[in-house]
Formats: sequence, structure tokens, C-alpha cells
Amino acid sequence: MLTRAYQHSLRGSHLAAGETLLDVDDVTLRFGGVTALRDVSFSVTEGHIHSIIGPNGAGKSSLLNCISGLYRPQEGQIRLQTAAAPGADGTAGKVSTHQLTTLPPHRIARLGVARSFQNIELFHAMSVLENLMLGRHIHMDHSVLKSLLWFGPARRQEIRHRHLVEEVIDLLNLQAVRNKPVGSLAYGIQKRVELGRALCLQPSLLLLDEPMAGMNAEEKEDMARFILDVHEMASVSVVLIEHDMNVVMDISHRISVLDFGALIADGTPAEVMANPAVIEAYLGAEDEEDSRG
Ligand SMILES: Nc1ncnc2c1ncn2[C@@H]1O[C@H](COP(=O)(O)OP(=O)(O)OP(=O)(O)O)[C@@H](O)[C@H]1O
Repeated sequence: MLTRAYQHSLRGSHLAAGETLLDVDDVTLRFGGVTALRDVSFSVTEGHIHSIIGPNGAGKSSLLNCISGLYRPQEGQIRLQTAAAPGADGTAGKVSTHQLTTLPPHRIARLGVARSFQNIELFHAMSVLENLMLGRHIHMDHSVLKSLLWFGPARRQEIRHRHLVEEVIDLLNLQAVRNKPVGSLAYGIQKRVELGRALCLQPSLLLLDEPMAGMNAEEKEDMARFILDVHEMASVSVVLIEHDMNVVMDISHRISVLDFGALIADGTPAEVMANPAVIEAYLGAEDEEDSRG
């Protein structure tokens, strides 16, 4: 249920809901003798929260790094579909397919693939507002002259970016800390600022790498609610890596399960929960931890 009206769309994608947004096709990634991903294939649907789960070392972060271009798989393809904005008469925009495995990270970011990291990657001495404004850098016109002359188009541009950032602050309930240095904030709030910075990119796909790691139960609940808000109010598609099964089962439309670099299951939460290979992988991981003491 929408309670607030936002002027800017935080969603960068114009694909119709239900279309294939991301297609991971037979991806293999090796580091020397270690195969981090082995023939991994699955698709992410526009409009979904799609979780990637698996025991420690299963290859989840490596997969996210392949999608965002930080790692380049030796085999396979990762395709992102984008659509141009609809025409004035409402006709659907042209759909394009991009091979992410051939693009550097900054080009992938320009296509609207935004991510947060396992460890907080914010500028700690800068305020929340400044960190969020930095999330707009991809959309800013960096002409030196325009930035120096504070009028005309540069001023209008700055105001437009500022409005969008204010909407992200409102959506993520960051008003009370907007001018505080990020380094002075509680861990859970810093993670929320990181989510906000990724959102400021107006993503077509938001990649979240363990956004709730290290949080207490209350902070986790808040974060899950904010991810749902981002999805429901801004209609942003999300790929989420998360260890907390309750959260994953609660908020995901679809789940892909990795174990030792291979995809062992892919389906709805109910399908995945009932899959014997998934139960085996998780019980096996617990047994290993138990035997390690
Ligand atoms: N840069 C790298 N160099 C060498 N090996 C790597 C590198 N990145 C990942 N690996 C290896 O690839 C495998 C998968 O690691 P990855 O971090 O993707 O797993 P994960 O599922 O995200 O684990 P976790 O849940 O513990 O974060 C591991 O064996 C890891 O040691």
C-alpha cells in the first residue's frame, strides 16, 4: 500500500514486470585451482526480490562480483536486459541486451546495476547527505565550468539531484541523521545509508551483499522492512545475498542455492525449502561446524 507520493522514480528499469532482467548462463569462475563457480545458470525476473543463498564459501559473493564486473568468469555469459523509456504515446521502449561479462564495472554501473558490499564502503567523515549525493555521481554532468558557475543548468541539475536524494532519505527514514557524519552512526544505520547510496543511482538492478550481516534481531527486522519498501514503493528489482533463512524465506520471490560453486536448487521459497539437496547442504554445513567445535 503506497502511503507517500514520490516525484522521482527510483527505479531505473523500464522493462515490463515479469520479463527476464538478468540471465546468468553457464558461468564458471576459477581462481587458480579453486573453482568458485561451476556452470551456474539462472534468471532474475523484473520486479522480483531474488535471493542467493548457500553455506560459507559457496560462491555467492563471487557471483555478485561477476554480475557487477569486478570478476570476469572464464566461461559463460551474463546478460542484462534494459528497455528505453516508453514513447509519449505509451508504446514500449526498445529492449536491448548487454553482455556484462565483456564490460568494465563502471559501464555496468551506468546500465543501472548498483550494489552494496559486505563491508561498509562509505566515506565516514562525510555526512549522510553527502554520501547519498555521491551516489548520484553517475547521473551528474561533470563539466568543470558548469560546476564552478553556480547558475543556470548546473544549479537546476543540482536541485534535481537533491530532490531525488531527499526522497531516498524519506523512504529510508534517515531524516534525523541526514547531517551527521556517517562514522558517528550505529552500524545498522550505516548499512541503511549504504542501501540509500545504491538507490540514489536509480538502479535497474540492486545487488545487496549481506545487508544484514552483524546486525541484531531488531536491526535485521528494520532492514528487511526497508528492502521491502524499496521493492514495493520504488519497484526496484533486487538480488540479495543473505544468511538469515527467516528473512530470505519471508521476503524473496525466488531463491537460487549455491553449494561448492554449483547451483543445487532454484525456485520459490517453498520449493527450495522442500528440496532435499538444500536440506543436505545446510545440514552438512552445520555438521562440519559442529565437528570443528
Ligand atoms: N579473489 C579471490 N581469490 C582467490 N579465491 C577467491 C577469491 N574470491 C573468492 N575466492 C574463493 O572462491 C570461493 C567462493 O568464495 P565466495 O566469497 O564467493 O563465497 P561466499 O558464498 O560468498 O562465502 P561467504 O558466505 O563466506 O561470504 C571460496 O573458496 C573463496 O576462497
